[in-house]
Amino acid sequence: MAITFVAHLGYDIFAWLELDLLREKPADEDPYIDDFFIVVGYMISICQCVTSWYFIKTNYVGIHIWDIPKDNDPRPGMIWNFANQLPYIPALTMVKISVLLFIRRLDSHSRLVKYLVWSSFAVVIGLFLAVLPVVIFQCHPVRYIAALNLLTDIMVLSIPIIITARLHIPLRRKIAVCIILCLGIAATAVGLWRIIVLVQATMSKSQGADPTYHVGFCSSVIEVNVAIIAACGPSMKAISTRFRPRLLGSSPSSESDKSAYGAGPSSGTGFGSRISRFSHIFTKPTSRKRTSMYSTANGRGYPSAPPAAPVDWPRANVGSCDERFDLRKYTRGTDSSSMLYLTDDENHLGIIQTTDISVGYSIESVVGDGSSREGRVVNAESIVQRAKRSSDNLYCVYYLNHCTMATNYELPFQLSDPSLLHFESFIGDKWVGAKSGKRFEVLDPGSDKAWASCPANAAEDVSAAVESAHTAFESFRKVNPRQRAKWLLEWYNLTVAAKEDLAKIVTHETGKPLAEAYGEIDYSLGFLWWFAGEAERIQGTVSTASAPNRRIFTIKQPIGVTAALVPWNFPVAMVLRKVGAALAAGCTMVVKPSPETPISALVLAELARRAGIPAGVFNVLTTDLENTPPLSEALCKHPLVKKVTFTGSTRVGKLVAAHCSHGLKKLTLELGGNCPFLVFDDANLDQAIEQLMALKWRHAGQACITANRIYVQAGIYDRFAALLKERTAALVVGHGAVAETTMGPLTTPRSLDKATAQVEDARSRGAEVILGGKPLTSKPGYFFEPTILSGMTEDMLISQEESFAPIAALYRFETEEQAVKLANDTSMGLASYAFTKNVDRMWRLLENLEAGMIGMNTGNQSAAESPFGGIKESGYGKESGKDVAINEYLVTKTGTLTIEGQY
Ligand SMILES: O=CCCC(=O)O
Repeated sequence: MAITFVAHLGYDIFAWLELDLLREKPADEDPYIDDFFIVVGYMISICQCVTSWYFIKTNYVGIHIWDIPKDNDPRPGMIWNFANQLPYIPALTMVKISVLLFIRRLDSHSRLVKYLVWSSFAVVIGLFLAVLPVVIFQCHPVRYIAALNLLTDIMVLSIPIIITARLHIPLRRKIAVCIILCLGIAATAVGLWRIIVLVQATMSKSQGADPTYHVGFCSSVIEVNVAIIAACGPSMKAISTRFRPRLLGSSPSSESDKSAYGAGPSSGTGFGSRISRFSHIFTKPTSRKRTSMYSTANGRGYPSAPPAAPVDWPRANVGSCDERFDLRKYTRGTDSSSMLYLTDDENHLGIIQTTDISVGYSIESVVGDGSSREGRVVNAESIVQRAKRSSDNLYCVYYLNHCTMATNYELPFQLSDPSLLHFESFIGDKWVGAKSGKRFEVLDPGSDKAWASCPANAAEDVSAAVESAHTAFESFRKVNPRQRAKWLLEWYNLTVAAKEDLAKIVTHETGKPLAEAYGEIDYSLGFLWWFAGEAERIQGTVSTASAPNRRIFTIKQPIGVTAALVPWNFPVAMVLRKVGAALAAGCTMVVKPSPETPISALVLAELARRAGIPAGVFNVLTTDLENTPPLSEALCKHPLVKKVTFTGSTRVGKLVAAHCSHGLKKLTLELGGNCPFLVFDDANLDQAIEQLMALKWRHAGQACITANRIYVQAGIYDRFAALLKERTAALVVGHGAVAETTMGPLTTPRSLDKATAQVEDARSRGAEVILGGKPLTSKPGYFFEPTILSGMTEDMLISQEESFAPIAALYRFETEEQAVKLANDTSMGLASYAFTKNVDRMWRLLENLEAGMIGMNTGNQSAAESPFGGIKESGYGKESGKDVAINEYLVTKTGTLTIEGQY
């Protein structure tokens, strides 16, 4: 009794808590078949309570446990016992099936969950069929049936536990939900154990059976019922929420009602509307407006677009709002993660904040009245009333603060303009998901936590993007350059205004400290500014031919649709450097951002859209790691793509070049660096150290032009190493969003392994680790200690490959010739740096170092006005700089004209 009592009491208390923790199921939804299963299960449970009552009545009802005679014969109550057992398993089956159906509708990504759902279905149904003869004929093996019942409980309840564990909700909620579910298992186990004991006692007709069996049995049955009812709570609540307004006489209508039956907003009580309201309950979950565990607002999980977009602001996802009657029930909450804008055809009527929950979403509070966007707290009810008064055409505009993540993610930052955020690919002027519906998560490298998800587009999604860019190109190529420049300048202005928000996003995608994120955005803005100027300076030539009656001229034309494969280390700069040149030239572009950093690219798309850049000119096709190779290949090989630009590793650059060779596509490759940094005895040591500090530790060493091999002349080597160590030791490694942080994490966990292997290799070959040398495991992100290796030699891994990590590798050299030879001893040739006050030597170095860019007494040579690009295996083509960059997106056409009468 005691065990039962504790288990059930605990369960019941926590079950009610669960309602608060998980909230209710999405209230915008019509009831689904599992909701009806719950109702049926609930009704059977009531029947069971009645039979329990009669069972008690025929067996010492009202008598205290200690007053029941020891020799009580339980057989007279058997009929009620039988009646009691009969509905027990069906009731549990109903409840379990409803849980499974509900989980199935959540459309979880996890294969494990899917297998568990389907196998649980099978076992639950199997149990139900197996149990009928046992119950009807009261035959053995009750014990096995009970065991099977327990197994089904464990299977069914373990699924929400797995899902909950994977959700990005506060830990305390996870723990509470898991406790509830475990208590559910425990409660059923205890109940079943007691039933087994009773059934065995009654079947053996034992006169000496413990009379408490009767009371225990009855109480356990009642308790199990209570547990069932409590477990049904969320569904019951959702159903009653759904129907209450109708019972009260309201008649919500939905867009689906309208489209299916032509009924207007006020026709919700019509026959058609009623049919449509219920006809979907057996339809496939995917066709319904359900919220996926990992999915999103647009296209899935939220209402479909209404016939006309209501307003231009915030223009994100727009859905019909037949949920307006439900708004009245929402209460205020604190942990917001999503916003919903309420609007009619003309006015913004309200901003309603929603919160993430594990299953579905709920609206928590009204944070502003929409007119101000200031977050003035007003009453939800009054907004709804105003909305209803103002227009029948009421829409909810899902404002993309987090609506993709409304159910799953908590934004780790706050934006002043949350409508910048989008979590779908941008094709034409639409935010779209992948055909497969698959998504991938975006992680914060500083915490290893996912905070968003994006479509995992595949090769099959490429055509739509390219065709959109191609359609746009047909008109964009004829737009005059001044208009293109104006758009670029407007994009520039909007990006300046969004700088603060964009910096936060960049920090949470890449891990780089906020100050560096600001630096990147300033650098990136230079490209929009620069290429706005370049647009109007595209010029051809006219020349006089050797034949006296001829004139030769060249004209420049945009090459066509272009594709950009963009890295994660400078997600804003690399996009704008490429797209700035492309748009200035009159080309359209499909950008494939890196899987680590899609959100900033999508913010740029939003800003481009706001700047008035025509639909299809700038498209962003997001994808995950797995789909990156096939999607990139499809982009490179698509016949409508005329030029590809890629920034990344030399290994992948070669693959891209191979793909492009099929169509002889024009190609710009910005590849690996392995850049040497030379410091001569006569250098200004402070200047060299200062520049190296900025260059080497910038984004934790994750820049293609970072100093990979640092050659220091023997005369100053030790002093240089000591100074570098002193300055580096003062770096504060931490999350990029923390104000004190001067060095953030690596962007991907893969980089940690590579860095560790390189340090180990150098150490084993005789290098000395004078600082750092290992991953920083005390923090949850992908941190690596700022590391200095001294005594490096040519046979070590770092000499041959880029680290892309915070590792400063110091080499000692004696003469200029030796330094140049060592510096050039690599297949790559992106950038080189030299520090000397000897002008002759500097000039010699400029000529002799094999690299596309030479930093002379500087470690910072990247700028919009400066041609960027490497030689050797660091790639070809230039980005930024006068003429050269825009030329990458132009074709030159030669015209030859014969004239008469002029020779
Ligand atoms: O990592 C590559 C780009 C770095 C830069 O543009 O300065």
